[in-house]
Amino acid sequence: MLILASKSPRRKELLKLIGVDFTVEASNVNEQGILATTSSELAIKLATLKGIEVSRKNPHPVLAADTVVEIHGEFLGKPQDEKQAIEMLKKLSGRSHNVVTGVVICQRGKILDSFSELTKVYFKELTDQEINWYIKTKDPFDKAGGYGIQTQGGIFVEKIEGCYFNVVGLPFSKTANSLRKLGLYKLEVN
Ligand SMILES: Cc1cn([C@H]2C[C@H](O)[C@@H](COP(=O)(O)OP(=O)(O)OP(=O)(O)O)O2)c(=O)[nH]c1=O
Repeated sequence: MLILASKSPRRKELLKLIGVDFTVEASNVNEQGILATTSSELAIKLATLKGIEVSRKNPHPVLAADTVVEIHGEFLGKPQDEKQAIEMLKKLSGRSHNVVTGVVICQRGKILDSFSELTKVYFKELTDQEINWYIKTKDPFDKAGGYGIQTQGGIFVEKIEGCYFNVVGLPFSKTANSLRKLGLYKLEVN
């Protein structure tokens, strides 16, 4: 049985959609202060920290992921407060940015597979009124970059290039392919 090392309700829903049997055991690692030169390296490093921690406590294979937003070389995680959320949304306004999710599948402290996926997201120009409204919805605070494409934040998104599910937290096709390659998922109709 696979373990999903995540507290994200979105990752749980997406893994369910793939049709894999799994249980959830979130990790408690501190994601602050991890250095990396690329968003892919950062996302995979953070996913590895989460996955390895859970896999040391349990013999089953573990899947962990991390999503980062990168705009012109700057990495954005989740905003800690309103001020940070406003700053992030102002940075994203009227420009494109990359959303990168790193995924790691590991077992007993060893990595079985790891990969990342990049989606380019184009934001419309945001007014102060839109930013203030969005902050009041509380939607930004559990999401990298301070917005959710799948919730009210989606009205700021003009277009994307790449996998939609990757922005929500799990690259769908790549994850399913990796799980199949490792023999952790079969194409079955129940
Ligand atoms: C950009 C964007 C991010 N997100 C989410 C995906 C991730 O859940 C979150 C980034 O934080 P993560 O640290 O990747 O994940 P998490 O803290 O939610 O869950 P865990 O570490 O336990 O696995 O931002 C959206 O839901 N929609 C979006 O449009």
